[in-house]
Amino acid sequence: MKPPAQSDRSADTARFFDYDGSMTSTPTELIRNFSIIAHIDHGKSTLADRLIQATGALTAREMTEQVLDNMDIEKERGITIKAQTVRLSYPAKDGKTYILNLMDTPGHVDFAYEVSRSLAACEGSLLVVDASQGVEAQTLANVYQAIDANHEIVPVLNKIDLPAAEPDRVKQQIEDVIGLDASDAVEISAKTGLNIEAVLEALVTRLPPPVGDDTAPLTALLVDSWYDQYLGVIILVRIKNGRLRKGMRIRMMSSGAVHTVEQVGVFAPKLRPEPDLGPGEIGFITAAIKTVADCNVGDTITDDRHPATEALPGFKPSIPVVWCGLYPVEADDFEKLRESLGRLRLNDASFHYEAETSAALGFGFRCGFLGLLHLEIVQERLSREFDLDLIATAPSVVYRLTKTNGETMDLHNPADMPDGSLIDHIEEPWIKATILVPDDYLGAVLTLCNERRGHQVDLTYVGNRAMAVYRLPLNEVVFDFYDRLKSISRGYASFDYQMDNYLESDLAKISILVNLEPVDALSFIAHKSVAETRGRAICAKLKDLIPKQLFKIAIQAAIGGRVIARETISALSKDVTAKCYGGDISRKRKLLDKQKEGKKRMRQFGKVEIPQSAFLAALKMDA
Ligand SMILES: Nc1nc2c(ncn2[C@@H]2O[C@H](COP(=O)(O)OP(=O)(O)OP(=O)(O)O)[C@@H](O)[C@H]2O)c(=O)[nH]1
Repeated sequence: MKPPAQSDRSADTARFFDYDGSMTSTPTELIRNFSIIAHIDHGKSTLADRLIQATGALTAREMTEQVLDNMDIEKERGITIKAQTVRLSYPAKDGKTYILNLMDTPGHVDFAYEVSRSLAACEGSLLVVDASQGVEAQTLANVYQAIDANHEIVPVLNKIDLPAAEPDRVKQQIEDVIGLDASDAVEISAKTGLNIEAVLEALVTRLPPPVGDDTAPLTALLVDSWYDQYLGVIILVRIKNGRLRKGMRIRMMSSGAVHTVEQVGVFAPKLRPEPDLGPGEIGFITAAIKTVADCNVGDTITDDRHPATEALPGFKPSIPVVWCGLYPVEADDFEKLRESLGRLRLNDASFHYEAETSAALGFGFRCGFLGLLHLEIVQERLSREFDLDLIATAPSVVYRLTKTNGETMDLHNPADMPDGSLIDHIEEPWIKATILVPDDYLGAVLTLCNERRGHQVDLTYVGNRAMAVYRLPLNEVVFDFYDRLKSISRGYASFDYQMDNYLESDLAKISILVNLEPVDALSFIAHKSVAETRGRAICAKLKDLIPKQLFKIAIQAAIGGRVIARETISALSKDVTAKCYGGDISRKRKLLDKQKEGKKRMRQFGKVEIPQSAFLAALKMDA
């Protein structure tokens, strides 16, 4: 049967016929869009795998563990970074077959932004809580986001196979702390597959279907976009009203850019082409889009010929809170780095970058991140996926500076700090942190918060766990706070934060001088009360990391002209092959090759070479 021409398609036929006349779309009553939200490690990805398996979207052979965590780094670190989506088909007990669109979300505090985007594309959430752990800081943070997004929430207690599981206690906790009715929470083991069917039934019976008007002009939310090496830019969309078809001319409402849709499809979980997507559906399109600027996450896509008058609400822009410089080890790699950052940004809308130059490191980029884990992940992706050797400068939060002439500036880079005589005052960003911790470790946690200049706002109890709310300077948190918290609580403390406000503070820029030359990339800003300790710590670290040379090297930390810490690396005459007297030429060559390899990762400062590890060490300072 020939498809009806576009103009004589009534609303009803449009819904059920494709270009080749076959039935395509699902009525909205048979669609359920949901996210899985949870604290890190409570089992979201494992549950997603089970749902995929139970609905037969992948055969047992195709099923690799944690299908949705498809980046290598995600698999290795066992965490979810990018929100992923997958369409499942489920024949329910009521005899109807439902389309379930699952959006997996990351749980780490740095990736809250991805969570909010996934939530905006769905009507409901599965709230996964580990029945042996109970409610944690990100359980709360995520569930509040879901409530804000007007989601229907189905509590799921996971890991009930564990002997330590206490489903009744955790149900009570969900009711007491979150105020959510947990009486019919689904008790499951994502690991063994126990009760997965009950989760699928709960999705169908307890979540509302999407609402949308098939006859209205197209409005589709641009949820995410990324670059695929074969298909180019792929856009993830959620259709609100109207229909998105192959061959259609679409317009991005914020930029006005117009493109022709080349492919339409869904993730099942592999890419599967579809002729169109209707109201309530989640899928992807490609449209030969080359420029990153055309794909603003949160934008509304409409039909160029019959455009909608009003855009969808969109998302709050993400604000990077930590900045650092990224420089290529080989200056020739600058263009490659620029291109790679462009592609990465397309994959990760919360990542920001702009070109900058450093006296020490040459041409590079100032990059903004949502947190330190985000920074580490981006760095790792750049070196793995794009094969780039990079030097990262010490991370810095954004300070607000008021000069004596009344001008204000946002300071992203300590190297740009004006001379002290020109500064009237500096403000630093503060956060409000929520920490949940078993009583036994509370003392250590409070000490850590106090050491980091924290002010206690609240201290209450959630069952046998303390919930401490602190205001802390972000500067004290971005470096190693999370790692320290985990180690002093043996991994039991959980942590979440929101940005709070800016407050004036007694801060100083600490410059690091190697062989009397300032290395701008190592300079950092710290509160005056800790400046000396940190200066000393970094000098000591550099002493271990910078290889000895034929002359003595002084390493100094200074505030203005005043040296606050100093270390000296003694001189050494070293021929790496000296030990190999005798004729073993292959061994000598190996040593020389090894030395050459090491040199590639060094930067020359005056007469001194500083290894990349020294710059990275600045990230990990605990003082
Ligand atoms: N015993 C038991 N272990 C489980 C169960 N579900 C998940 N796990 C384990 O818990 C760990 C964390 O599971 P994930 O699915 O990666 O957790 P996640 O919430 O997706 O974590 P992120 O992706 O990092 O946010 C893994 O080691 C799983 O094997 C369960 O039902 N029982």
